[in-house]
Amino acid sequence: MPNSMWHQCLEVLRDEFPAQQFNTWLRPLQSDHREGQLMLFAPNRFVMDWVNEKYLRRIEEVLKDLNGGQAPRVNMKVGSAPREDEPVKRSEAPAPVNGQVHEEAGSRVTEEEKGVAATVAGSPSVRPKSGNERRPVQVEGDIKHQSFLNEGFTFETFVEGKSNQLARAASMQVAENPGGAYNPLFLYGGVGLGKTHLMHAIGNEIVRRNPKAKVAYLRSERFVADMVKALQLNAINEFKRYYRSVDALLIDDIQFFARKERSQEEFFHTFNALLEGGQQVIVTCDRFPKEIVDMEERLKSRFGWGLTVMVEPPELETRVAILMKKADQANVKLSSEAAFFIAQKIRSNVRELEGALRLVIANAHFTGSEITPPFIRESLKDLLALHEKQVSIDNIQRTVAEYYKIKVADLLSKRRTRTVTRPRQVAMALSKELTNHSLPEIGDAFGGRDHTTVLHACKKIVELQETDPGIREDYQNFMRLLTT
Ligand SMILES: Nc1ncnc2c1ncn2[C@@H]1O[C@H](COP(=O)(O)OP(=O)(O)OP(=O)(O)O)[C@@H](O)[C@H]1O
Repeated sequence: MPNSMWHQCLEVLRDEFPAQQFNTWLRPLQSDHREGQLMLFAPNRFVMDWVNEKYLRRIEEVLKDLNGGQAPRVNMKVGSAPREDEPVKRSEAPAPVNGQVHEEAGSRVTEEEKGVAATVAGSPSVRPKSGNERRPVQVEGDIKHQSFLNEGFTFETFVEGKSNQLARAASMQVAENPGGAYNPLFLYGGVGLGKTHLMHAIGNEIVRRNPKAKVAYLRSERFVADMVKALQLNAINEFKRYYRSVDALLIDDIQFFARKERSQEEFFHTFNALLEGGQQVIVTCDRFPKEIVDMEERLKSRFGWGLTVMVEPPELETRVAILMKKADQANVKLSSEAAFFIAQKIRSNVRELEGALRLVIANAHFTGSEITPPFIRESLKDLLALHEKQVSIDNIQRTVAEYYKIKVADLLSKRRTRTVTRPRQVAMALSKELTNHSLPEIGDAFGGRDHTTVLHACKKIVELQETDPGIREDYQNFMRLLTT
């Protein structure tokens, strides 16, 4: 049974389980096939036990089907599959321990990294050297001990729903046991869905439990900017020492590391040093690790060593609960009818939902009115008109995914199964027809695809509308849903 059978098995399982479950438990498994036995490697004990308990029977059934009815022997262990085909690279040597200098050959600061250093606002976090004297890196602003953790972002203020249940549970466990089983914790999902909130909640909880804990939170651009400055000022050792001395390192929006080679290199070593030291690493990103473009493979695979959890867009009930909570925090009485009304209108993400509520509350204060659906409609008139008028690629992707009962992430992924490719082509064709975006822009918005793929999709959908009444009906439905 070749290793490719495991990949076929994964394809089958991917269609059977919700994306979040699949990405959390099954996708990180690596396989190795020897002498009629399939060895599955899990990134940690927790994942191994969970898979053993919940999925192993199904895995064996699928493999049996794929293997002509013959049941294979499947074993599991913690670790990663041996890679016979590739010699160990120098850059994959064990990481240095805390504070030690480990310069890597060939890791240059790119022009983009310099650009980030120049544009990240705020106080300089590395002080210049005076004469020959070496100054320590002055950690000011957001990388100072706990300083930039938003105290309002806690577990108490985070509303739990189906869409974020797993992410919240995993975050809570990390907060209770930093550096323990889930290291690193990789939280991913679309914009404004609560990843940063959860990350801060973990940091706040770690500090609440242990006030001496050193927690560093920063957006990835800040890491890049600090590193470039440290390099320019010959203070890279202090930079390394600082980041390797924290109890928990929280890096937000890691996708901004793309194309910043030197930063990736530096982060990779920091990351390894922290994991080895039993210190916690938490990372957020707008997509699944494997789907980050222009990011080193070894870094992406490291991200998968701990626990990878998706935060999904909240469903209606959760949106209502969030609105009620936010209104409560603002000491405003919001009827459930009013909350439902807003939640039905604003579906994009929690940040927009909050913005709409703020607007309604401000208007109510200003006019002394009660918050009723007609009042909300009037207050949000401009916002809703904009929403209705603007057909964005984002909106098309959400509508198409919802219609075909798949995830937006599937549309953006590299999956090629029919259940995903056809909706993806439909969504691409709609994007061409209903927005002003160019083919390359549309390709980009669908997980970095080439413009020829978009062109092919558009042609295919025109063709299918002639020959397939089902597709024709779907397409007409979408046009109605998106434009009226
Ligand atoms: N489940 C939730 N309960 C309460 N508030 C939430 C929830 N989810 C998101 N929010 C709020 O929505 C806003 C946006 O969330 P956040 O900044 O964490 O999003 P994000 O996923 O990190 O987005 P981005 O990728 O743009 O950084 C915040 O004010 C946050 O408090």
